[in-house]
Amino acid sequence: MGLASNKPPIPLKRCTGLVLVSDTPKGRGVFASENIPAKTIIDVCPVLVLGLDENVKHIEHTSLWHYTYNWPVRDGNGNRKVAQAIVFGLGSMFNHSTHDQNVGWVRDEECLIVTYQALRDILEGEELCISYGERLTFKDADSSVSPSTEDEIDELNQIQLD
Ligand SMILES: C[S@@+](CC[C@H](N)C(=O)[O-])C[C@H]1O[C@@H](n2cnc3c(N)ncnc32)[C@H](O)[C@@H]1O
Repeated sequence: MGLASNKPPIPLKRCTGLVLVSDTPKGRGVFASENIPAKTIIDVCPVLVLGLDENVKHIEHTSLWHYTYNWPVRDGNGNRKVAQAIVFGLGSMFNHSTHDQNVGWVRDEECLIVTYQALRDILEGEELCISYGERLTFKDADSSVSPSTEDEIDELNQIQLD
């Protein structure tokens, strides 16, 4: 099959030994079904960058908003802005851990991909977790501190991955 593009192809990788587990305290999550050595590429995920308006007018009002990542873009005047992006593949399934992330992620703004890599050896049975950043807008299942009011819980049910 010929490659109908002048741009070099982007190698896609996903490591073996991953399972999706339902009904964890964080919802669905990605777990290791075998040991995964440090530095293993876990997944390479294509992204769809949303228009700045599109996000505010539409996506923020849907469940999809809980899955978007911040994505730096330039507006028509060349000013830096933060758009939102949908990350396909496992990028939308990794849960957050504040103290024990074992997967790091890097944006490639030109190729429109995010690459996930093991930060340390991950043992069979462990959940693969990334960092969403510091401004979590949902109740962290790992934390013992509970939000006090219903409004606070509503507010916390929204996340933005940084
Ligand atoms: C990108 S999705 C991750 C996959 C999600 N668990 C699912 O079932 O589709 C982000 C959502 O997962 C949940 N989540 C992720 N990390 C969490 C955590 N540390 N504590 C509680 N919920 C978490 C939150 O509901 C958050 O809005």
